[in-house]
Amino acid sequence: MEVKARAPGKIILSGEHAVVHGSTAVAASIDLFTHVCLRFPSQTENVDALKLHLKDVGLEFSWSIERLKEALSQVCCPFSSVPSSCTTESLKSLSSLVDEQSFPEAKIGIASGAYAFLWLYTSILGFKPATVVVTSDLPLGAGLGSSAAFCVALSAAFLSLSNSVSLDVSQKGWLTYKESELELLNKWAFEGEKIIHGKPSGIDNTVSTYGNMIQFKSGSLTRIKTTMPLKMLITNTKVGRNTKALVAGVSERTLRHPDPMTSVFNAVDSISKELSTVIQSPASDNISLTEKEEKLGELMEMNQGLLQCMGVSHASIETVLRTTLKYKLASKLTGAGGGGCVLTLLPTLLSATVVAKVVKELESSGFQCFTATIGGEGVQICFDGSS
Ligand SMILES: Nc1ncnc2c1ncn2[C@@H]1O[C@H](COP(=O)(O)OP(=O)(O)OP(=O)(O)O)[C@@H](O)[C@H]1O
Ligand SMILES: C[C@@](O)(CCO)CC(=O)[O-]
Ligand SMILES: [Mg+2]
Repeated sequence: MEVKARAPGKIILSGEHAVVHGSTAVAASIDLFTHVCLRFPSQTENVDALKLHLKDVGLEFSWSIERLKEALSQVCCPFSSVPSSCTTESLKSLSSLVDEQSFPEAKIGIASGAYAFLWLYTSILGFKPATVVVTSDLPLGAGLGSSAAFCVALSAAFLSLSNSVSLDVSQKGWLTYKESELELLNKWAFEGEKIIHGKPSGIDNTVSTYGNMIQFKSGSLTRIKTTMPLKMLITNTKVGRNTKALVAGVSERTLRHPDPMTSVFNAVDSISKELSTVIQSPASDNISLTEKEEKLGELMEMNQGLLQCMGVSHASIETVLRTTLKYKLASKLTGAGGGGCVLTLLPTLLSATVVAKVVKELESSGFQCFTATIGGEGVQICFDGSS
């Protein structure tokens, strides 16, 4: 039995970090996916292990079912129909399982992904032998929601072969889950994100689950639809960083300066709400598309200024901002910052020559530029092996 799942990455148009502290944020899925292939061995194969192959980072793990039961029977609740949180005690058991697999020092950041995998797998499917292969179109740890896409795609694959959802496995092509099942899937993915991020807001797993564009505040989503074409240049500074550490850094700054940080978060809330209104309002005689794009660009710049206040910008991000500003283009970091990716709004009337010049200049600084389609499908699964 084999199933494939895919879940998209995301961009945050406004509100990262502040959303962890209760502000509104606006995010959209992009057409770059994390793919998971889950296969149960046939009885004749006589396999008694759970194998994980993380192709993007060149890591392979194999745990005997006996060892998994020994380490996790006391701390995890197999076939749990309600998403369960990984406790500190469970995390210790997960880390001993990963550590004993001779994990290379240079790839230590990936360990939390392996913990999330083990937690989701054993909680949803118990101690069943299987092989799971993960690949991604997304750069890892660059602000495009690779951790959430990973958790959403894993949850989708595991749930599809569990008793918690009912799916017609004879259907062909990419399938979507029912609304109630998406809610369950999103909750499981959030438990995985908690293992990787520490204190996620839930926006990344939610937009990866549902796709399209969402406004998100205090754990609840509102689906929104843009009336304007949104074209963003995505620049990967290639400076590695870790979302968990950046989120913790903002929380520490908030403890040191509660009043000013509360004002910063309130300002971000207003920016996100206004941005959401601008992108949803129809262009009319009174307000042209160009004016809407100018407003959007200005709101992105204002949000970037506040992200600097939170301490999550980086010299590489500032270089991208300075470069794009020379061409009068508005930019902001996206995701957790500290390096990673920067968004630049490409107005509809901007000529291809100017775009090529900006890209050339950014790439000459060692950055990588690309565009992605904004606001497509959320998570999907496929049983027929043809996709
Ligand atoms: N394809 C993958 N293979 C293995 N591990 C992955 C994969 N995708 C994500 N991960 C896990 O997620 C971690 C990166 O998550 P992190 O939250 O730091 O960055 P991000 O999700 O890409 O950016 P952001 O959270 O800012 O959107 C990796 O270190 C790894 O543990
Ligand atoms: C930095 C952050 O706001 C977004 C990361 O993509 C963290 C979160 O919301 O979980
Ligand atoms: Mg992440």
